[in-house]
Amino acid sequence: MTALRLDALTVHRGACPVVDHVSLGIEPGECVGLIGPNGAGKTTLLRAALGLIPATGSSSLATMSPRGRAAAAAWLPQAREIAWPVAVERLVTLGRLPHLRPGTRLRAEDRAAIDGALGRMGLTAFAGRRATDLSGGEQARVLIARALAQEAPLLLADEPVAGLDPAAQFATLETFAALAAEGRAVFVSLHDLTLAARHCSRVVVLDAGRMVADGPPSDVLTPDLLAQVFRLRARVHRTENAPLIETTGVLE
Ligand SMILES: Nc1ncnc2c1ncn2[C@@H]1O[C@H](COP(=O)(O)OP(=O)(O)OP(=O)(O)O)[C@@H](O)[C@H]1O
Repeated sequence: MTALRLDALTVHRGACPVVDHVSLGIEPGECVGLIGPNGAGKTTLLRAALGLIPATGSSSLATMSPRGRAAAAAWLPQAREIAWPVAVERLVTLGRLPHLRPGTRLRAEDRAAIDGALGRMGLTAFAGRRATDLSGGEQARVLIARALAQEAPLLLADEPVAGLDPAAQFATLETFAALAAEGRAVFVSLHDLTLAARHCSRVVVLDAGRMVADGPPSDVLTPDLLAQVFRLRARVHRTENAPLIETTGVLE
């Protein structure tokens, strides 16, 4: 079953559309990168896809009840400050809420999901620490772990690797690609084009609210597109893993 279907999804801010008739489908097994310059509409698209802001057109998630949507999709927003001084493990446990009835205890499968998420994000040793005592990057990893613990068929993540060190960025995207390989679907906005090329099976490019490209990174990330959309002068090197982008300048 398709994990996400958008048809002519459009969001207006004032007179202008900031997301303009975006149509796409994301299938289980896909890790789809959402890329585009600042202000292109990536966050707005993800929020409209979830039904968090008014939009025209349609999104398969937006019409669901909050409980149904929580079972269908995990959402990792851009803001990642943790306000509650609770233990890391307790915060990650909140990801299991869509699976639990009020007042019930954690089951073995909940425990396994929490431990798995902590392990995947390299947080096992942090489980008992107060989340607010962690560094910004560590807190970001805790929130990713909470989303992973939800074990939803679809993960929507808005710039999840911002503020992470290079190894944590790579490991996080590796985890997302592994989730896709396990049969889940991932839709992740990213600014790092090389990470997107390396870990995403497909990239969707937004420019001024419009979807201007959608396909495998090696097809989409061409010098022409990088110039037109990102104003980058760049060479694209073909490597055995993924296209490698060498930026040589910024266009006027
Ligand atoms: N509440 C709002 N009111 C008016 N304009 C808004 C509002 N929210 C977003 N916008 C505008 O919509 C456009 C798209 O914003 P959005 O945050 O979706 O872009 P983005 O691609 O996620 O950008 P970035 O890479 O900088 O995070 C921007 O021009 C932004 O100024």
